[in-house]
Amino acid sequence: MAKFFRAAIMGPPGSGKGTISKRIAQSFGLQYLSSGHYLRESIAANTEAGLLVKSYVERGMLVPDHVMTRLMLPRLEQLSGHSWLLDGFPRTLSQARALNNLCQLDLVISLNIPYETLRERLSDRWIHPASGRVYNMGFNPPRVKGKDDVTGEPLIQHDDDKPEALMARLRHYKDVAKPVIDLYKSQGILHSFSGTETDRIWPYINSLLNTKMHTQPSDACQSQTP
Ligand SMILES: Nc1nc2c(ncn2[C@@H]2O[C@H](COP(=O)(O)OP(=O)(O)O)[C@@H](O)[C@H]2O)c(=O)[nH]1
Ligand SMILES: Nc1ncnc2c1ncn2[C@@H]1O[C@H](COP(=O)(O)OP(=O)(O)O)[C@@H](O)[C@H]1O
Repeated sequence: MAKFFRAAIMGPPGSGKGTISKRIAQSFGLQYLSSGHYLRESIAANTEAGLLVKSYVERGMLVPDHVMTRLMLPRLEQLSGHSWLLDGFPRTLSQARALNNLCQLDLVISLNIPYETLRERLSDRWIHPASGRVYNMGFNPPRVKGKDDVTGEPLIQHDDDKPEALMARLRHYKDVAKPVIDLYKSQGILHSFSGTETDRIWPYINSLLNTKMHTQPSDACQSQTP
């Protein structure tokens, strides 16, 4: 039977989950699923569900667990025959349990980044909304200020990266992530990385994945739907 590898990346807003996930997906060929991306897609669709999601995201609050699991789990079921990397899900213990019922993760990466670093990065984060491409005016600036490298379209800042929402998001992250991190620690699959620079953390993550992906792949996830 073919073997697959399933990983998740956790960390507060601005810790570099998206940046590192992109490198992992490129280097190791995993399918990349970002909860933030799917939420923004749902907001942009302007449906009733999207408006509900927007009301939470705008206030820097977590979207309710049942909304998140309904958004993410069907996508994972469709990928049961693939290796994948989850960014931003699960964020709560309830989400982690729902995921566990579908699929056992092989590896969880947790990023510990000092608060001041997060604040500086997010105040400088600019996004191309249509593609989700992320820039930072110091770390990876666009070629032309304020414009996306590929399309030339204008870049924007997320409302939830603005200082009012940011403080609430960081405070909330710590409380909610602790039991999830403890769960994965108890399963022996948690790997934590600390630092202020993605480029210094990346070689360690790269070498961890090189080892794990070649020694610990698992069978396909079980679909829960009949
Ligand atoms: N200055 C600096 N910025 C970084 C570094 N790593 C990521 N960033 C930027 O910090 C912001 C947050 O990173 P992102 O990957 O979006 O974090 P996420 O919220 O955890 O997904 C983005 O603008 C990145 O381009 C780094 O090592 N140094
Ligand atoms: N798993 C999740 N559970 C609840 N809310 C979520 C989840 N993932 C994302 N969100 C919501 O979407 C917002 C943006 O998430 P994301 O793009 O992952 O950014 P960041 O890592 O910078 O917080 C979060 O602040 C939160 O409101």
